Amino acid sequence: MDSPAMIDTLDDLDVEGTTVGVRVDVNSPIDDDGTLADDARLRAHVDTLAELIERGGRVAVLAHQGRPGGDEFVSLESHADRLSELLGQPVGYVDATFSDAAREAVRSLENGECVVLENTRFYSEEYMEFEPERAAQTHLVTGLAPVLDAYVNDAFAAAHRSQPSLVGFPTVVPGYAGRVLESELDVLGTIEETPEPRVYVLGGAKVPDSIDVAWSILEKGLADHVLTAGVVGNVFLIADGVDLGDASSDFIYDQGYWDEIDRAADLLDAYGDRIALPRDVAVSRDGNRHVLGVNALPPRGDEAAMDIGDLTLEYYQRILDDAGTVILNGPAGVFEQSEFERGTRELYSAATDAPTSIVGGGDTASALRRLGIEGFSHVSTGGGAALRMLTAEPLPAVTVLENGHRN
Ligand SMILES: Nc1ncnc2c1ncn2[C@@H]1O[C@H](COP(=O)(O)OP(=O)(O)OP(=O)(O)O)[C@@H](O)[C@H]1O
Ligand SMILES: O=C(O)[C@H](O)COP(=O)(O)O
Repeated sequence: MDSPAMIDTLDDLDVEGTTVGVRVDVNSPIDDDGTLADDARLRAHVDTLAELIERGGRVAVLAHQGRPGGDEFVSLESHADRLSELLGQPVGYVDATFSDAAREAVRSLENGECVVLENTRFYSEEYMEFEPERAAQTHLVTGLAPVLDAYVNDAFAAAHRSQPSLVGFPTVVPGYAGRVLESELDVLGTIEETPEPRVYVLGGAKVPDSIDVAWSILEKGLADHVLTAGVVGNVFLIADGVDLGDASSDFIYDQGYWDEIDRAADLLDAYGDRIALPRDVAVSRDGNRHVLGVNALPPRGDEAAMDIGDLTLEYYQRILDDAGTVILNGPAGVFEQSEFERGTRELYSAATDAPTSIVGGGDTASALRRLGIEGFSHVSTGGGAALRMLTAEPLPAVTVLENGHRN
């Protein structure tokens, strides 16, 4: 990957009086009432936003929240309220992203003022991936770019997505890295120098991303072991011929991940000796955690595999004990429910003993806080983005900043 030194940063931007579109990643867990459940990702961007405000910028914040159709696909109004508290000054909010109302809200900013625009993914083009030139022609970019003098990307956690708000704006407006992006690139750009053996722990629910990453790190010889957990582990178990029962299978099908089972099977064929699968799983039985070895599966009809069990933890712990570097993304189970937090708690705690331990992800960070786990060498704001970077592959939103805008 090219050196991050090739990217302009806030040090290169003359901020006073400049209208700056700042892309942040505040994609966060959401409560049942549709408001923010955790503000860690907002806190991460406070330095960048405060610096731009203090230096007299006129700041328009761009961000996505959730995925279309998902429970966490909500407005950014409560994010704006929380940002206002974190920044210690009023932060505006407008329920538009590139319309007249949005342009007007941005044009009326005074030096040192900040407004949050609406969830970029409320517009279908933003949930598609494009080449930068094509992304620059989307309604979002052509609508908003005329009122921006500069674009700052601080959204490291979304930098693996080639979506309009990430690659379109810096194609037509001078682009700069914010402080979060800058420091993540500094820390994560050196994966090939970290101590071996390297163990990757792939948990959580974003199965296609995890399988992409697994292919890449196994093919390139970056990973000595890949430990699977969470929904990712469940998909690998099914790919290995284990009958996880209807509830887990239906969940995977409903998420649109059924085809991933074949991809996981191909990976097992090619690199099975380096991929570790759960040896037992926890289900909910009579309201309690109940652990079943894979030989005792399938569970009863409505029981889904919600966590890894003790045999798996012992097995994974042995591998982690010898690791030089551990890289983790995605909880090992549904840690939001107390009976299923154990896998995440124990696996992640064990990883902190490695000489180098790197962890990332939105829900992962919230799990670490909830479970009180500390001691990692680096906690990244990015999950999928950190993993992609740790495959030593370019991130589209970074490449476009390196290439510079069209004159
Ligand atoms: N066995 C399981 N069944 C269902 N959901 C699970 C299971 N294990 C973990 N999860 C869920 O996975 C979700 C988090 O996965 P996700 O891949 O989004 O992690 P993340 O840390 O947010 O990464 P990223 O930042 O890349 O999104 C949690 O909400 C958790 O409940
Ligand atoms: O949480 C993340 O990993 C980023 O915000 C990207 O979200 P996405 O996986 O929905 O694109």
